[in-house]
Amino acid sequence: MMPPGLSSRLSISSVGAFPLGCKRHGFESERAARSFGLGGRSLHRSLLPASQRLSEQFLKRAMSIPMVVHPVQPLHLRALAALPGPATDVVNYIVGNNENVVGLITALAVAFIFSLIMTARVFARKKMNLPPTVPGGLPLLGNMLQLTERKPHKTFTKWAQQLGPIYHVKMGAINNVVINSAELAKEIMVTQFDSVSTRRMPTALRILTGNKTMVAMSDYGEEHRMLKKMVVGNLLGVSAQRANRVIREDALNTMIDGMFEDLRGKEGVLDIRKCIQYALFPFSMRQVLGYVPEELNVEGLGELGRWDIFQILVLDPLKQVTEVDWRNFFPALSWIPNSQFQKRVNDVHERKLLVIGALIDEQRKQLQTREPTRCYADILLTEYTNLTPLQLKHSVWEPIIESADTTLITTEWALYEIARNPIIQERLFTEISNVVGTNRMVTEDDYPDLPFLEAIIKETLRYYSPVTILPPRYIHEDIKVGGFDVPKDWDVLVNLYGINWDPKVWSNPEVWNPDRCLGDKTLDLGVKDFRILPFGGGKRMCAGITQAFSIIPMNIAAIVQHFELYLPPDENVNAEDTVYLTSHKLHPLKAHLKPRIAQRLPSSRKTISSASEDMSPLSCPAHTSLKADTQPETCPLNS
Ligand code: HEM
Repeated sequence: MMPPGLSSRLSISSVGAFPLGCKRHGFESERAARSFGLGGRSLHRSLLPASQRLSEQFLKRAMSIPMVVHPVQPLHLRALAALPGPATDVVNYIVGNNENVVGLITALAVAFIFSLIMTARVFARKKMNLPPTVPGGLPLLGNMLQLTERKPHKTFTKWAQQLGPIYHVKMGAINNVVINSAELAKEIMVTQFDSVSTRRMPTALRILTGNKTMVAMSDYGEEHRMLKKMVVGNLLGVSAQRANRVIREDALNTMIDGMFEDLRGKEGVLDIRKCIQYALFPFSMRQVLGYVPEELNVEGLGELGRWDIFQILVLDPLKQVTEVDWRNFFPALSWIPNSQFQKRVNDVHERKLLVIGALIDEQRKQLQTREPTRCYADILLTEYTNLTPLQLKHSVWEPIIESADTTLITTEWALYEIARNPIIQERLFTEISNVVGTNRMVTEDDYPDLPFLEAIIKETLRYYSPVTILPPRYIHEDIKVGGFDVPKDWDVLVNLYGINWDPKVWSNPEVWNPDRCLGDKTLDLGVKDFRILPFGGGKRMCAGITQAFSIIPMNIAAIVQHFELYLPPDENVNAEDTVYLTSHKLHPLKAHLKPRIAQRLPSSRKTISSASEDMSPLSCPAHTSLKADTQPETCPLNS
């Protein structure tokens, strides 16, 4: 929390608008101020003791700082105040906030007591059997400078090879225990869940999630259970997803038609990411709103088109969420403002709320003239009238952003591998042709009979896990993991990438090879078996698996059924990834497509009304290898 009044003082000082000799600081004029030896020019270098002599440049800055500095302030503090950014803020606060030294003494006393407590803790911890610490850390910064690669999941995996599957990493003042094995991940996410069920949230994520008002980022508790039950029961669970099957098929048809249109009957190179995105975003809008808004008038933002809405609801928040606030590594300094950073994140959050607010207003207007449908927004507005305005807005927004990202990433990487592995592509095409024939398009009903397709998706989720490290969980009581003591107040980072690439579990983990998953009946992606863990596990396991496993396989199968894919020469080496909140392919996939047939095959399902009649038995599509009645009870999709 920022101390009251601090922000205004800092904002004035930061624009340099506070003239020397201001009444606010007890001086009638600049001259009066100078007579106290505080005027910039009266501060002579020789006045400084030798130990405090500063460089010319530094001194110049010290003397030119605006008058937020108190008259009794010692010279070294004035000089310190010339430091950039946060250091200036700290000094200004301590000194500018107190008309005498009481504040300073209090601050020192607090610091002293704090250091006593820390020393006592260090002694107490010496008796604990703590996990090994990553060597090479620096005072204050800890291991932060060793993570400059900006792909912490990869660095963590390298460290696991030297230190074992569990170790301690310090980032600033934050202690983290990093988990890199399936066995230990299960201990954390299942056995010890009650002790690690909350999150310490970085500033950007806290603002953008409306202070954790969404299922994926909330702390485990009543609100989480209520929101999760609501979204699983009405949108993401197996039954709700059945009802939306026709929307998914429409999206698939649109995508394939669009590809034929772009190619105009010939072979050519297409931006596959765009092809998927153009179908996926409208799909996510339809399952939430029942329609795709082509234009929307938003007060303060004007007239927006479909792709402006996509930018504001999906792309901007995903990008903004990764911006780092240095204060997150030093919680004791969290009261110091970081106004520009906060403004940037707030702007993105506010714009998003404005757009969602306008969409909800539009939905309310429509409901005055028609009966409610089974789309999610109608259900929320008519059956969940107790939601707070923020809960309502974020309940509408959450499935939109979640549908548009991870599913796209997985489909894109799978198609990249298929395009660069012609033998695998041919095997997949043969499997699809044998099951589906040549007269109709593949459907979700075919999926249980396409084991090689399933193996390709599981291997892609292992190799290119869209979420590389689970959002941190906070340890609120001392726990034991893997035989080590892990103290409370640490964060736990479950490195999904490290688990999926564990060389003790997978031979040659750095090779993408779907055959390793083929026929392995126990691989259930985190329900009981944690060897491949793209969706997390335990009570916080992903709620969108059914949807992901309805969309990803069909996108891949339909594309391979209609087109032969191969990579243009420069694309072959383009496997670089990048980490935002999720890990994307850095360059959108551009693939050369050769149509196998002249136009899209007809879908086998004829009418919308028959949609629910020819459904496959209630089952979790992620677990087709297990029959519906033998699926584990813990499968979140059956609960
Ligand atoms: C390949 C696709 C996907 C992957 C790899 C994935 C991965 C994940 C992961 C790793 C978590 C965090 C689990 C934790 O914190 O322990 C998660 C949570 C969640 N995901 Fe997904 N996800 C995918 C698709 C989706 C889709 C399509 C939706 C919805 C439209 C969705 C909705 C959610 C929700 C609501 C949660 C929060 C669950 C909770 O906290 O209880 N996900 N997902």
